[in-house]
Amino acid sequence: MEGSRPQVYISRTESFSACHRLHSNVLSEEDNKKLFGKCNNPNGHGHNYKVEVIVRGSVDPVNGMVMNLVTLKDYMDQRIMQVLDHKNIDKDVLYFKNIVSTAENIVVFIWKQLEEVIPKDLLYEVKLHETDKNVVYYRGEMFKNG
Ligand SMILES: Nc1nc2c(c(=O)[nH]1)N=C([C@H](O)[C@H](O)COP(=O)(O)OP(=O)(O)OP(=O)(O)O)CN2
Ligand SMILES: [Zn+2]
Repeated sequence: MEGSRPQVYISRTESFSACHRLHSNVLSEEDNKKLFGKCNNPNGHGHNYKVEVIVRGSVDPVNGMVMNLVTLKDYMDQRIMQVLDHKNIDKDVLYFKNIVSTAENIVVFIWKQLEEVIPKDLLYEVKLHETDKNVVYYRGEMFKNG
C-alpha cells in the first residue's frame, strides 16, 4: 500500500542475577510466612533473571532499522543491568522499599525505567523470566480502577 511501511518487532534479551525476599510490610510476620512460604525466608533467595525487551515500529527506509539494537543494548545496560544485576532488590533499589519484589512488580519497574529513555510508541513489551518456568509480561497497560 502506498505510504505504508512494514511494522516489525525487534527484541534483545539480557540476564541478571539478584536476590530478594517476598515480604509485604502491611502484613504480619505470620501472614507473610503463610502467604509466601519459602520465598519469605528472612535471609532471602536468588534468581538468574532473564529480561527480554520488545520494541515495535516501522522500518526506516533509509537505515533499515526499527531502532538500532546497539542503542537498545545501551539503554538496557543503563536502566536494567546497572540497577539490578548482582543487587539485593529489596535493599539496593529504593523503588522496592515498600513494594513487594514479585516478578510482576519487577517487570513494571523495568518498564518504568525504560519508558524514560525509549519513546512510548516504540516500547512494546517487557518479558521477565524469574525462573525457567515462571514468566511475566508487561505492555504498559493499566486497569482503570486499579
Ligand atoms: N505471582 C507470583 N508468585 C510468586 C512469585 C512471583 O514473583 N509472582 N515468586 C515466587 C518466588 O519468588 C519464586 O520465584 C518461585 O519459586 P518456585 O516456584 O520455587 O520456582 P520454580 O518454579 O522455578 O520452582 P520449581 O520448584 O522448579 O517448580 C513465588 N510465587
Ligand atoms: Zn524469588
